[in-house]
Amino acid sequence: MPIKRVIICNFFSLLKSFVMFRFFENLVDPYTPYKPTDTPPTKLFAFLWDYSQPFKRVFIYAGIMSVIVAAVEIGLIFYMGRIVDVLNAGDAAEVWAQYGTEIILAALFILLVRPVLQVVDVAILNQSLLPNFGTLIRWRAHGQVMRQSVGWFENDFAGRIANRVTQTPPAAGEAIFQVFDAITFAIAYVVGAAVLLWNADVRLMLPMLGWLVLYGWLLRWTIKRVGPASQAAADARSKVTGRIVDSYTNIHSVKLFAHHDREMAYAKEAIDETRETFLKEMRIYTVMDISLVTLNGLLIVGVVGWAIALWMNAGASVGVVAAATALTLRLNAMTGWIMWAVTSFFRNLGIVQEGMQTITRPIALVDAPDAKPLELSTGTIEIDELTHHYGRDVGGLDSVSLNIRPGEKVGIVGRSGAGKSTLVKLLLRFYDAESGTIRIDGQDIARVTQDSLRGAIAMVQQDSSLMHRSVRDNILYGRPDATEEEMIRAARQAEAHAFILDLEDPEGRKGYEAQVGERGVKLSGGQRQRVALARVILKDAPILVLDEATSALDSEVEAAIQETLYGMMAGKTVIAIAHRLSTIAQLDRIVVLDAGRVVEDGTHSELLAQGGLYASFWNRQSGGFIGIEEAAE
Ligand SMILES: Nc1ncnc2c1ncn2[C@@H]1O[C@H](COP(=O)(O)OP(=O)(O)OP(=O)(O)O)[C@@H](O)[C@H]1O
Repeated sequence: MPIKRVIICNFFSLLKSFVMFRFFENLVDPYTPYKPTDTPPTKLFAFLWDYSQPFKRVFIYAGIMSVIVAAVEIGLIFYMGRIVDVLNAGDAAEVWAQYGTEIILAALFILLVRPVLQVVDVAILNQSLLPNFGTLIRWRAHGQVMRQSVGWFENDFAGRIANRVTQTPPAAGEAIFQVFDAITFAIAYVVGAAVLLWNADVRLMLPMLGWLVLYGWLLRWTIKRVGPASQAAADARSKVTGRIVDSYTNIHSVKLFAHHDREMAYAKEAIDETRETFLKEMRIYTVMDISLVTLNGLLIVGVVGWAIALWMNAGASVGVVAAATALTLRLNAMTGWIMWAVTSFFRNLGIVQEGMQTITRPIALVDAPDAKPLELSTGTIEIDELTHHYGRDVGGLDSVSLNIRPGEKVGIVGRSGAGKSTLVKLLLRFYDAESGTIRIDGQDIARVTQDSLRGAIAMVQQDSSLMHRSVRDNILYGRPDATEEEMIRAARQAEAHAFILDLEDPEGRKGYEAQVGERGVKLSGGQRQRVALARVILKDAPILVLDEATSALDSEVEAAIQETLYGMMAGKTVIAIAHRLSTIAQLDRIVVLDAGRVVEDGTHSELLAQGGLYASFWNRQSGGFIGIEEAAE
């Protein structure tokens, strides 16, 4: 095979195997291990610098390549001027004899070296920097947000949080890209052009300097406005996503109350705010464009006119005029691009700043610095003077003290809003209590690691929401390393196995592979509850919390599940919240909460004998529920 064909074949096989791409793409690992911080930098450049650490080496390569490519471009223009002068100097044969080799070398440089330099420059920017920088920020920002507490999420729209986490990374990537692609190049280009003009004829510098001052002024005017305008537009976009996602996730309520128009109006308000902020932003670009065209007109007429005037007075060669003309025309074309690059840099920084409002929030609920894993022995729970009002004066819990012995099964009863769920959420440390302590086996839960605490507690909630994944994934969420048999046994115990086998989703996945829809909406309330129960059975944690666990079940299934639940309770410390008193009457002890305080504490028969709140609940029950009028009192 001729050598040329071998080279071509090799080149294509190289491309085919993407070796070159892989080389540049792997220059940085966006998933480089790092130590998450509880207090991320809140200043823009400190934030970017923090996230840029793995990229320092690539930044240096990108900076160097950018300068080299700019220098080559300027050199080319300069060389075109020189060629005009050389061609003017004598007849063709003479010129070729004297400059032939130089011209061939220049041609080879343009054909071979320049493309290689460009490829390296572009590959660093396109393959190493842009995708990896965005990925690193997306990965770390999501990790940071996921560390926030339940309470933090409750205070914002999920859509807005998600929008900020997804909108910030590409903006940060674009901003860094602009620094190297355009801004470094532009600075090198303008400086190089000035030096060239200086060398050609120092007087040519004058119009260019005048133009530079005006251009700098226009740039400053634009930059000052673009950042805040873009931040406001990004904020408005996040608001739109927040509102729209809120409507979508609550689509049942929207339809039920026939509030289509109201929801549309709610969204329109935010959408229109986006339009207004966008319009303001675009006005800046329009003014900038008009000013730039005017300025560039001045530049062309100034430099070329000046060069012609010098040539007329024999102060400059034709080559100088040609080089000056080429340079200004190129500058004319480039300035729009530079202006666009610089403004898009600041525009992207505005978006990053908006996203930082979410990404850089300090993590309020953290493991104590010396936190150790919870060591469970017996499962004793001691609650001491626990007070939590969610930062208000009322609601939540007020000085609750409660001791739960190892293996004791305690029912918690109370009117709606009495503080039952708050007690459980504090036990799980979803919030830090405003005052008071909870100890498990003598260890303050605020001083053990959160993962070990939550690993020791299994909870079935009133309305368990599932992940939009397969039934299998949902059950295994309780214990990902469980075997197939263990998973099926748990599903059987939760009376779920039979209906799971009948499931099929629209994509044709059946049984345990069927997807359950967002939050599990494709299952009935009772089915969802049984899958959630299977998940908890699999988790098999030493402390069991049941928050209205069987309220979504029909009485037949409930009776069957109740057996399972009693079986699960064996050897565990149990806290069971229930409005349906029949489900907890047989527990060891019943605690009655009222307006955030413990008002009664004893066995079912003791409390009935006391004739207090519990007795009145029990007496008013029809079918085992606390009377509605009682709850409303
Ligand atoms: N995230 C929250 N932020 C602010 N206040 C809250 C929050 N969660 C609950 N509350 C308030 O704390 C009080 C107790 O609520 P909690 O959910 O503990 O009651 P509950 O006894 O579980 O009620 P239910 O039986 O209706 O579930 C209520 O007044 C409620 O408004």
